[in-house]
Amino acid sequence: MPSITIIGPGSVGGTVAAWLARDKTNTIRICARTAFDELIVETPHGTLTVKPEIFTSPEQVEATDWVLIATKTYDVAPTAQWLQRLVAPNTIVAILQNGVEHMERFMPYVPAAQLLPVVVNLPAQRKGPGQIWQTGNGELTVPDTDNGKKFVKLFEKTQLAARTTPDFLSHAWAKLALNSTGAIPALTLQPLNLRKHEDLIEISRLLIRECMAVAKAEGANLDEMLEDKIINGYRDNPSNSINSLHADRLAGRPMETDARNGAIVRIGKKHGIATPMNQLITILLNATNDE
Ligand SMILES: NC(=O)C1=CN([C@@H]2O[C@H](COP(=O)(O)OP(=O)(O)OC[C@H]3O[C@@H](n4cnc5c(N)ncnc54)[C@H](OP(=O)(O)O)[C@@H]3O)[C@@H](O)[C@H]2O)C=CC1
Ligand SMILES: CC(C)(CO)C(=O)C(=O)O
Repeated sequence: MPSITIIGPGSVGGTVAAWLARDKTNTIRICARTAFDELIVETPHGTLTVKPEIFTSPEQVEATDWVLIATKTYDVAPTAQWLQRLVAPNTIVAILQNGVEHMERFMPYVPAAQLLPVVVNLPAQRKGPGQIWQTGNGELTVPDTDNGKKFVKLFEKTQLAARTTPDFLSHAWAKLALNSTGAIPALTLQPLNLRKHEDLIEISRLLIRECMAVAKAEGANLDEMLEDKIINGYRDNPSNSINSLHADRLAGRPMETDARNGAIVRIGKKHGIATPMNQLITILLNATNDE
């Protein structure tokens, strides 16, 4: 009967919370910035409607078995305020975020042994507080450790595919390579469909190649076909698909530029690898903050 507390009930956090709430042996609590009454998630498997306990202030919460962090990477400091109250010595803190720096982000607040990084492949968009659209099937990948295995077990009764990998590093970098191209729609404000936008293929390829070079220097072992797989995935991208960076820009929120294209540039510099296309994209994304 685990108690599971989700911080950040947005696209990913709300979807995950709604799936986990279907198992009545779970106690689901939500830490939200914006309150709502009911969580309604449209999924490829039907609509989930749940009424979890919702808290809006860290003073209201107490220690829990699991914390699932699903806030944006630029919201680490306010997220950490919840952690002070939620984390006991046995609590496992899973970080459901993009990028490759999950651990670095939260090590100042929680002992590393209690942190579990998660690669999230779960396309979802929020329509309003507590109202979410899971646009495709979801996958959550964690390191093959004791805590990773326990995390997979939490999702046994859901339609989200949770699995462990012996090579989390490579998995996280492969996801970052995909996410590196997500910057293009955030700049053009149009979903990336490479059948329609042939001229963007070369830019997408350069972003991915630079990311793969940095990944290799970090010790990741990526599929040689990854670049083509990502490009082919974008050929028939639906016109209503909005990635989370694009969604942030449309909503006038900050963007995860530093954790995504910015990380490729920063980590590339550490290895003496030039990443001019990711650097250009980072500068352009940062410049949109002046809008
Ligand atoms: N959306 C997607 O398809 C995917 C996203 N990801 C990654 O998952 C992570 C989460 O993204 P996503 O779900 O899209 O983000 P969203 O912006 O949809 O949701 C973030 C949620 O966090 C809440 N929040 C912000 N600050 C706090 C706080 N201090 N306390 C409690 N809640 C807070 C926001 O509240 P408020 O409602 O007030 O804004 C919002 O509900 C990101 O790293 C993203 O890159 C990965 C794969 C797919
Ligand atoms: C790849 C995608 C679009 C969904 O998993 C994503 O990671 C995001 O929206 O940030």
